[in-house]
Amino acid sequence: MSAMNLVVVGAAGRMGRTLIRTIAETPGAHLSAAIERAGSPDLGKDAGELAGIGANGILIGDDPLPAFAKADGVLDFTTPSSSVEFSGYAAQARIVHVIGTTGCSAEDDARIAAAARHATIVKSGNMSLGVNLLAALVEQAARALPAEDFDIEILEMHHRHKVDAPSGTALLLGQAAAGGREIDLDANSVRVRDGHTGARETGAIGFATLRGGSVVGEHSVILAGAGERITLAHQADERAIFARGAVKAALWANGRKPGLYSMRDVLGLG
Ligand SMILES: NC(=O)C1=CN([C@@H]2O[C@H](COP(=O)(O)OP(=O)(O)OC[C@H]3O[C@@H](n4cnc5c(N)ncnc54)[C@H](OP(=O)(O)O)[C@@H]3O)[C@@H](O)[C@H]2O)C=CC1
Ligand SMILES: O=C(O)C1=N[C@H](C(=O)O)C[C@H](O)C1
Repeated sequence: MSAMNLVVVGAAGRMGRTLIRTIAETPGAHLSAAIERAGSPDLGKDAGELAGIGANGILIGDDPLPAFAKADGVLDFTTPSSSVEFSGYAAQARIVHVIGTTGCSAEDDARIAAAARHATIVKSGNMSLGVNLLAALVEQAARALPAEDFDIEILEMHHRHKVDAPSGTALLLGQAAAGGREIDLDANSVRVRDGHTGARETGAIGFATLRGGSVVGEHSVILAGAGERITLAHQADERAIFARGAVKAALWANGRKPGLYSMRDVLGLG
């Protein structure tokens, strides 16, 4: 069987470069194009050189449509508005679209879901095996521990360049906790605390965000009871864990029927 032809959009970004390295070391995956924004200073550069693996002959371009038309799938860690646009192109081309982009609004997600009528989309706030296993454990713990006795707080820290908060992973873990408790996350989450907040509401799921330095990604879910506390945590040491998950998702989705899938589907975690 021939290798899956993959386009990396946002190819010069932190994740884009990591994806180019990961594709090069994954059997069955082939980089067919690398795309950046019009006007990017990286246009025309060799994608392999940019990613630090030596020239591969794929030059960074700015026209996604012809690249998508010749590809089997797209790996996309860019921005919410760009991912919405790319999902429309992936639908036109009837190909796989793996979306790692975080910070999407409900409207963005609705447009991506509409594109999934014709594209095979895998979208997740975190593509790593470890975080998706953690989410399954959080769901189990939240189901087992009564909301009256155990308060759930989610703490995350990322590098100084991150633009969205709470992180996609924190929200994914919040969804897992809310799922375990059979409650709606939006109606029960506390995203910010400042000033005289009053006492904590029973059943709320709290979020706290730290930003600084080069931290790749750290998440803790704390279940705090009277006299005891459980902490379920994940630490990302390198971006390759996300890139490996994204390439795995693309290979899994190749040949599957159009629809919107999650990393828990890809990893068989239910
Ligand atoms: N789900 C997961 O496992 C993970 C998700 N992420 C998420 O991925 C996203 C990207 O993160 P990161 O790589 O650190 O960010 P970067 O800013 O380093 O990279 C994003 C790249 O995408 C480019 N880009 C944006 N829009 C377009 C477009 N329309 N066409 C082509 N290129 C475009 C940007 O160009 P320019 O700078 O010119 O705008 C930039 O080079 C974030 O939302 C982050 O939260 C990150 C890691 C893991
Ligand atoms: O922006 C990042 O870097 C990351 N973003 C994702 C998120 O928002 O959770 C995943 C990972 O933690 C790194």
